[in-house]
Amino acid sequence: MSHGEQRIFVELGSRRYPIAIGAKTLHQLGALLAETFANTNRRVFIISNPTVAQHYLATAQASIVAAGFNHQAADVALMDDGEQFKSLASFSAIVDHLTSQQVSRDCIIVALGGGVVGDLAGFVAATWQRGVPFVQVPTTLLAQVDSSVGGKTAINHPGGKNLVGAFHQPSAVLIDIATLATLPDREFLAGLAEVIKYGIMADGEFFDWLESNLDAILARDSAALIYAIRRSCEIKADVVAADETEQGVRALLNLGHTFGHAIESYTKYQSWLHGEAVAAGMLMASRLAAQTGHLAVTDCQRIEKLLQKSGLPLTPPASMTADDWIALMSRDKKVKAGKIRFILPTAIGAAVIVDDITQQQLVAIL
Ligand SMILES: NC(=O)c1ccc[n+]([C@@H]2O[C@H](COP(=O)([O-])OP(=O)(O)OC[C@H]3O[C@@H](n4cnc5c(N)ncnc54)[C@H](O)[C@@H]3O)[C@@H](O)[C@H]2O)c1
Ligand SMILES: O=C(O)C(=O)C[C@@H](O)[C@H](O)[C@H](O)COP(=O)(O)O
Ligand SMILES: [Zn+2]
Repeated sequence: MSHGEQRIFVELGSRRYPIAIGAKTLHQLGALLAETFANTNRRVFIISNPTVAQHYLATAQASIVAAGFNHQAADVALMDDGEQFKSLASFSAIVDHLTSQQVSRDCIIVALGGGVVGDLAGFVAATWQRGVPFVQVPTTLLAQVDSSVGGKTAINHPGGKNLVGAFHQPSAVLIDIATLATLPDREFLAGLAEVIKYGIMADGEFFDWLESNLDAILARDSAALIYAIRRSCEIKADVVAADETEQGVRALLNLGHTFGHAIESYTKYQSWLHGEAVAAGMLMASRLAAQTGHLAVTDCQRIEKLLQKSGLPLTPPASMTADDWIALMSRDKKVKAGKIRFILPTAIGAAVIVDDITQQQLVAIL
């Protein structure tokens, strides 16, 4: 473990894996791989995108080579940058690359980037030769607090978000908060939305802490960031360990996503960032909860205030009609027996899955 690095674990029995969190930890990537995979005589293949690669690829590669792994310049595939490229076409292009480079089943895939790279690279790892190990090196706040942990991998389909995917856990997650130095503010705020999600759905004290420390977080103070990332990862790790494949409690991590994914699909993944759509979706879910008596109005107001102070967009596209909403939300993966299921907060720090929202109640908040 490097100086100042903190570790938590996702407890999945024999598939237990570490989340290493620190500053300048990217230099330790090779060492973490060596520790994770006993045999360094393996080929390491990196999936990233040009935006991330220009800043961090060389450091990642140098560290992997220094640790003794087999890695050449051609063992890198860069996908196009953007949510619209979390697609079958990008997946196919990367598989073509793996084929042309004759990458065998004993390879290790490294996902270096934000949630888009991580979700797609994870899906490649889940399916390449029926599954190879992979390591997540998340470089956005959103990926560090959420997408790199828990093994949900996916690509989008024009018919809906993350419609094609697999559960495939990483073998390790390496978080380097120094990579956030180059992250644009808008992307940073999108990640903050998922941090706030954990406070609302699971930990009222963490929500209090976020209210009190919002300025430090927005100033990207290292200590505040490390704490926010660590607490987010702890909450997610606990939920994933309890319900890896979302048979029950894991659905609570979807707070704000029923509405949020509808916004993303409606806008064709082009104008709203995932975290922004989740922020607007969390406010809608909170209002629905308050209106249906699940949540105190004062708690709903606190949620709205924190989201607003963070500077996240909270008003969905005005052109979305109730029919648009219902059609898009009907494709949500939480739908059961034809019923849309919503995650509603019941207090600051608790949430439930609800499947008896009436059309009238829904239309009232849409
Ligand atoms: N698997 C999961 O559990 C899970 C959880 C949450 C979100 N997601 C998915 O994650 C995706 C969103 O991820 P995201 O918010 O990280 O978006 P992203 O991956 O598109 O990254 C945002 C932007 O930041 C750039 N970038 C990344 N790291 C950078 C850095 N250090 N410096 C400068 N630029 C950098 C990227 O190139 C991109 O332009 C969505 O597809 C969402 O569905 C998945
Ligand atoms: O890990 C989970 O479980 C989540 O729901 C985390 C979400 O933040 C994430 O956006 C996830 O990809 C959504 O999954 P989906 O099953 O609704 O597509
Ligand atoms: Zn999300």
